[in-house]
Amino acid sequence: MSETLLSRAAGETRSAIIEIPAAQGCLEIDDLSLRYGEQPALRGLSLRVPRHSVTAFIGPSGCGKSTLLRVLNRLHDLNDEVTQSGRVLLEGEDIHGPGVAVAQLRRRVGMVFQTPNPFPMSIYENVAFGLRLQAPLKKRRRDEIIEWALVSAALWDEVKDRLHDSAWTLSGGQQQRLVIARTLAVQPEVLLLDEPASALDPISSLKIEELIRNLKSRLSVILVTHNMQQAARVSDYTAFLEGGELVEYAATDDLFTNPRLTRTEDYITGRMS
Ligand SMILES: Nc1ncnc2c1ncn2[C@@H]1O[C@H](COP(=O)(O)OP(=O)(O)OP(=O)(O)O)[C@@H](O)[C@H]1O
Repeated sequence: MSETLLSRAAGETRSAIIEIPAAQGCLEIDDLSLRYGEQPALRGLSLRVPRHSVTAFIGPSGCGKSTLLRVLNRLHDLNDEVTQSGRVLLEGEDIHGPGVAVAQLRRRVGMVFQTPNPFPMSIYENVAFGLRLQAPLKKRRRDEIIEWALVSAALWDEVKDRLHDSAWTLSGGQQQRLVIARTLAVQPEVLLLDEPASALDPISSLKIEELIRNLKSRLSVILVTHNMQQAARVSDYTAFLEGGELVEYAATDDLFTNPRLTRTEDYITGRMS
């Protein structure tokens, strides 16, 4: 690091975090810390995620982005190595509260991973999967929801004539949109996307980005990405994490054009990877 950068870094505060008004927040993360065994992965994170927006989590490899997403979906519940403190509120309710069933939480907070993971069944049955776990629906109503989910995931036109083909006959990009349709079918309030386009070709990746932008009228999206251009193109707010801490959280335009902290600037300009 140059001397100029060092002196700027020494004089600046440790974090710069935008305050989202409580009424606009769907998720509130309050002083969240997490360790894997003795190894800290998240350190006292607090932020509010606004409703009907796309919020990107960015930061260097190992900074805790996926760990944070997994907390929001309670995917650490069965890992005995994990110790966690702090709170996460979904629409004001503690997601770890005694009255919250994990299955119900995962219906409200859906998650899509980096590698598409369609189930070994037809396209139709993949999207119907979550619906079949809920109260029984008349076939006509189920068909309507499946069409709606596939339209919302920008896949309907490509699959409407082959709904009963195996999901594995789809391309990687189509499979990822199918997984998004499967998640949308149960009408979540929040969609967590962990590098959803990183395994895809550029055209499929742009389709996913367009679909993310279109989804926010219906739900809140949190996107983990290593791709700065992608974060800048699709997100409304960006949170920059480093070493398990939230360093800077701002409207995306502000963070990318005028980062408040040197640590953020170094990361987004590629001086730190
Ligand atoms: N299941 C686990 N057991 C032990 N340590 C873990 C586990 N998962 C992640 N870690 C560690 O926790 C830290 C944060 O990892 P995490 O995967 O959340 O980072 P990330 O920012 O998502 O990284 P990447 O961008 O490379 O996916 C890392 O040091 C990682 O090695």
